Amino acid sequence: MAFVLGAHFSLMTCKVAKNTHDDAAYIRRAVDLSEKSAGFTSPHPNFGCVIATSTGKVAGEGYLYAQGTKPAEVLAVESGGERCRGATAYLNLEPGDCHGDHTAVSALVQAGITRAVVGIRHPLQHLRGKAVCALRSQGLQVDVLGEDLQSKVMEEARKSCLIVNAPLIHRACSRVPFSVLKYAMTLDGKIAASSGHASWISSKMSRNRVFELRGRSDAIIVGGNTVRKDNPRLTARHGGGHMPMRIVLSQTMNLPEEANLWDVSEASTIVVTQRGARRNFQKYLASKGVEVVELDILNSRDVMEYFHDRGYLSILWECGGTLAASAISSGVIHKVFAFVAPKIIGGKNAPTPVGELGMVQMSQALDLIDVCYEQIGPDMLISGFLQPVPDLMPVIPSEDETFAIDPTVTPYESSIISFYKTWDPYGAFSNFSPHPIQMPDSNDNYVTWSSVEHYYQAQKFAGVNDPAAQDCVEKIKAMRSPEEAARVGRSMQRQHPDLVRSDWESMKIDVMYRALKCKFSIYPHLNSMLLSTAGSVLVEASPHDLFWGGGREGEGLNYLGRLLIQLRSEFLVQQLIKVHNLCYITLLSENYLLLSFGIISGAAG
Ligand SMILES: NC(=O)C1=CN([C@@H]2O[C@H](COP(=O)(O)OP(=O)(O)OC[C@H]3O[C@@H](n4cnc5c(N)ncnc54)[C@H](OP(=O)(O)O)[C@@H]3O)[C@@H](O)[C@H]2O)C=CC1
Ligand SMILES: Nc1c(N[C@@H]2O[C@H](COP(=O)(O)O)[C@@H](O)[C@H]2O)[nH]c(=O)[nH]c1=O
Repeated sequence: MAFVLGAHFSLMTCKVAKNTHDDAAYIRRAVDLSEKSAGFTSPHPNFGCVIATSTGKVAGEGYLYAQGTKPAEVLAVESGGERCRGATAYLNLEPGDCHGDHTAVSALVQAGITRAVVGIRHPLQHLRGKAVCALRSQGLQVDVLGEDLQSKVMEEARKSCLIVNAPLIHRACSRVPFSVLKYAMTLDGKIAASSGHASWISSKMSRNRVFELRGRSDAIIVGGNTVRKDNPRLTARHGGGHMPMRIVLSQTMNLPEEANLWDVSEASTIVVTQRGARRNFQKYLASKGVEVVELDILNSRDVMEYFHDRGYLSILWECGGTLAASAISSGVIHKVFAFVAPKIIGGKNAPTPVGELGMVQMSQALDLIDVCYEQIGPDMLISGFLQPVPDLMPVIPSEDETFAIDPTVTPYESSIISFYKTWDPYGAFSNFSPHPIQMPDSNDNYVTWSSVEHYYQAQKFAGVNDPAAQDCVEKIKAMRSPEEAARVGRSMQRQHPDLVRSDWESMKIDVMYRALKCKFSIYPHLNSMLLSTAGSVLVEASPHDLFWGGGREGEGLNYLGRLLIQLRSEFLVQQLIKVHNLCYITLLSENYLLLSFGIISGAAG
């Protein structure tokens, strides 16, 4: 008997140990998958999903390609089909809910998944714990790494989940984008010769890697002096795909009249400066299509908070040592990429990667964490974190926990509801949300568009009697994500204004209205979500789109928010007709609110 028990025990131990390794391996596979769109699309939460059968075979997998495309979990169950029944789903990140109806959770449940292993809980407060809870309530066994599964190997797998979504986690915890400082230096620690000449220190192979890093970033930042000395382009020459914003920080605005960065045909540029600096030069830049932003005082933290509010997740700093020192001192740099070239340039006054930090003892030096060394051609790339990726477990309470801590907080307490990125609360109101719509074409045949954004962008060129305009429509329609549809639509409009329909300016509000009406009519849960906001003003919190968005300080026209409010009123009237006693009061208060904000009279018709 003792022998039998012993055998049973050792078998069990083996099984647990094997599963632990499998679980960790599949989570790592989900992590690798989740990164696959890096460089093609703008940074977004990285989701990967791997479905494995009980015999350890991969049944299906998927990853989120871009904001507003099919969730990783949906793609994985689609590819797995019947093999998903009784299988385990491995998710590097707890699912979000850009659809507003728990699409990812439903997909896993309907596919017959019986167990889910989750790398980390979602870092954003309004999503944290929601999907884990929903899956458990549907009877799935859900194991969260670090909570339900604890071992060294699990800890390593969990760490890879934290790292792959470091930008999102930093954004959630510190309300600044994830910032990487990158520089190329000689073996004697110089980033330029004493003359300021710096092209090139690192090899072509290293510089190609930089293009890739740029493609994974929302924006590249340099200081005014780098513009004056290098006249950089700061583009991601990686063969198409996402092009980051170029940002110049300049206190003096003492910038050249001619510079590569003022050519905005390939990529956009923002110059951030101090209030009042060289206003005439600001106007000059604006006339070239460069956006100028004035802040009260130009310090790195304020700049990062500003770009956080613009929805940025990830920023690459390619500045010189003066600005780098200021950014490190402000605590906004999270990671460093140093390309070290086997060259010596010398020069007592040649610039170095990081200027004055005020440290006097070597014991004060900042130690990098999780350092990696990689040889790239003749150069060495040394990378590491200056600040660890915050461990979410004790830091961010879930939405429910917040209410428990502070019962006065409710999601509906404010009379203004803002929305912008699809992963934020009310993200399903965004035109980038993953909701296909059906709209009639010129022959009244219904055509499916992947998102409101696809439809809106394509309508700029619809009905124009030129095959090139028709090509634009088809190209936009075929785009894989709303972001790419917007990118193509905007660049075509900029480059070929002759292909844009002549009545576009007067028709665009109507086009948007019809698209939104379709979206909020055909998805009942979106309709309910919209109606649930009755009494609140809806604002698209886009700080730079001053027509559709509300602007940073409320200076935008907020036409997207207005149209949604208008639609909400129309839906409420329809409801009123059905059950008029119930809704009469709601409608009255709604109209009172709209009137008091001047929205009824100002709304587009
Ligand atoms: N090898 C490499 O990887 C790189 C090398 N370089 C080299 O470095 C040299 C330039 O270095 P450096 O002058 O340090 O670089 P930067 O121009 O990148 O940074 C300094 C400038 O940033 C602006 N700035 C805005 N806000 C601040 C702030 N809060 N604190 C400090 N500066 C701020 C100022 O512009 P303003 O004066 O307009 O107000 C300031 O002159 C050049 O020779 C260039 O070739 C540069 C980048 C990378
Ligand atoms: N000199 C140097 C770098 N310098 C950085 O690259 C910028 C120029 O970019 P671009 O004009 O787009 O090619 C320059 O202003 C500075 O920020 N980078 C590197 O990887 N290696 C190098 O040796």
